[in-house]
Amino acid sequence: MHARLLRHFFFFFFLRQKFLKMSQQPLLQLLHNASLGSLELKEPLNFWCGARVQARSAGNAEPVYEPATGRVLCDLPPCGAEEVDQAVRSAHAAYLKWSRLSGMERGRVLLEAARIMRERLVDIAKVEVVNNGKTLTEAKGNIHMAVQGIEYFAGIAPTLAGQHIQMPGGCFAYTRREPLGVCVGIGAWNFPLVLAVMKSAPALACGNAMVYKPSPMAPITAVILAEIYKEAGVPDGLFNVVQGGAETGSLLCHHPMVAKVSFTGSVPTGKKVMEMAAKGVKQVTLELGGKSPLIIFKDCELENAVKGALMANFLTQGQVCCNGTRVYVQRDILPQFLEEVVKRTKAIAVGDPMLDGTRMGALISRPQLDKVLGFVKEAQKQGARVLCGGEPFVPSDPKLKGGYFMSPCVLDNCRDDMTCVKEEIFGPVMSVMPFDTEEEVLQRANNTTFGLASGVFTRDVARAHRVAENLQAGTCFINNYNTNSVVVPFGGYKMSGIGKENGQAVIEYYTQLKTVVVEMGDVQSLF
Ligand SMILES: NC(=O)c1ccc[n+]([C@@H]2O[C@H](COP(=O)([O-])OP(=O)(O)OC[C@H]3O[C@@H](n4cnc5c(N)ncnc54)[C@H](O)[C@@H]3O)[C@@H](O)[C@H]2O)c1
Repeated sequence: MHARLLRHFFFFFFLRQKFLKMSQQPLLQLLHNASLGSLELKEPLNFWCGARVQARSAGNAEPVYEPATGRVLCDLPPCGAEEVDQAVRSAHAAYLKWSRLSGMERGRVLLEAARIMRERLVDIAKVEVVNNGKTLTEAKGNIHMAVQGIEYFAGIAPTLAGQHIQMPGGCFAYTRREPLGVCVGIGAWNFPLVLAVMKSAPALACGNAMVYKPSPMAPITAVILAEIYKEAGVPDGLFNVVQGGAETGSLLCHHPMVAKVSFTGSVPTGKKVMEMAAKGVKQVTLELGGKSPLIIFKDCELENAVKGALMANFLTQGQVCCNGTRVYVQRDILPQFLEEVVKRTKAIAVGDPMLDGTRMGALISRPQLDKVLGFVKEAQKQGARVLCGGEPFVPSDPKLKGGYFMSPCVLDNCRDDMTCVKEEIFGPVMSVMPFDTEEEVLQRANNTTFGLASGVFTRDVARAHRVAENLQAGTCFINNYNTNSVVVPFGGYKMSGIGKENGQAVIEYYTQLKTVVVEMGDVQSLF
């Protein structure tokens, strides 16, 4: 009897251990070799206190789609007040430990996270393709950028320092660059992992903790990032992921233990986030939408300008915030420009995003596809001419028949007052307009409430810098477009946002300066 009980005990002990191992297995291993049409997501996508956590209520779960097939990947229940509170408290507890480490120690852990991510780059990229619909070629580039981002901020961490300031009478002051505490990151769906990294890596490097809410449309890779940070050695709770939409986001913005909100998304949501943060006098960074101008002068190197216009419009199916979607071409070269741009746009291989040769995958969702096609129809009604594309696209592979594909579109005959020129389309639609003079085009380019990015193609060096100076936008690309990098600051002017991400500038947005004033003599009191 005794021996049998013992055998049972060992059997159940063995099963339990096996189960524990399975549930601690990184999500990425379960997703290994993710491919279209087969990925099943059973693991919870929330992460706090150093572990994945199932949301309490599955009642109001929303489906998450695979854009290239239209298949449901999983149903995602949103986190409620109690769960948000747990995640924020877990972040706060970790912050108390992490903020005491030196920059060198924090940097070492982040470097390890970058190493792990680099090792799994292709697997993570495949998951991004499944969840976002962008091509594997682009996704690999995105994950590479994320790795670089972590490495860059790992390097910045040990350099954080205050200042020594001499004062009269031998007195002096010094400043300490201190973390803010628990920061919230809220992201959009177009660059799911990159956005999570561009918020969390500088936040963590500066000694903060973060609770991150990805877009409910692309929720998977943020939790992979959480597991990588944990594996690299960050304290449990330092980086947390809560899933959900507007309601979960608003709970985060209102939480009294949150010191800062860094938001990436549309202008209307950004305004709401700013309002909510204002109630708690919390700092905000807002990375919002755009309708950026790309100005092509007749003295440009035309082939580069054409390539630049394509890069400015068609990456990630045109769903890029800083895209140069208002393309102003000097009248003399308009015919040649259009001929070349249309030829190359027609040659873009649309279809299976996992294939090496594909250059355009699927849009994020059915409503987004319908919205973009609607913009093309509206443009035609208002007098624009479709030179190519702008139609739904059905790939020949039966697996992809339910995917959200469209052919990339070039619109001619556009005017500044058309909807397609004024509003952010967020799809593969380029609007082309002629101009005559530098003065005129600058006035037209700046006549918008957005101010995220801009671009200019010219061989005239003085003109290039003059135009860059006069464009009201946070970034100006000269003789190229969308050449963003983790080492240069990025952020919008006007309604495109507040604050900067990337580059050294971001340190200002994840730290606060404390001044310490030191008396070396006696107190001279007036009383
Ligand atoms: N400037 C940048 O760096 C940048 C980068 C990527 C995308 N974008 C912009 O993002 C937009 C597309 O993304 P989207 O459709 O996900 O934007 P969105 O504004 O609809 O949503 C962004 C995020 O905010 C959350 N959210 C929605 N309502 C909220 C609320 N009331 N309170 C708190 N959070 C809330 C969403 O769940 C999502 O996580 C475009 O306008 C694009 O230009 C900007």
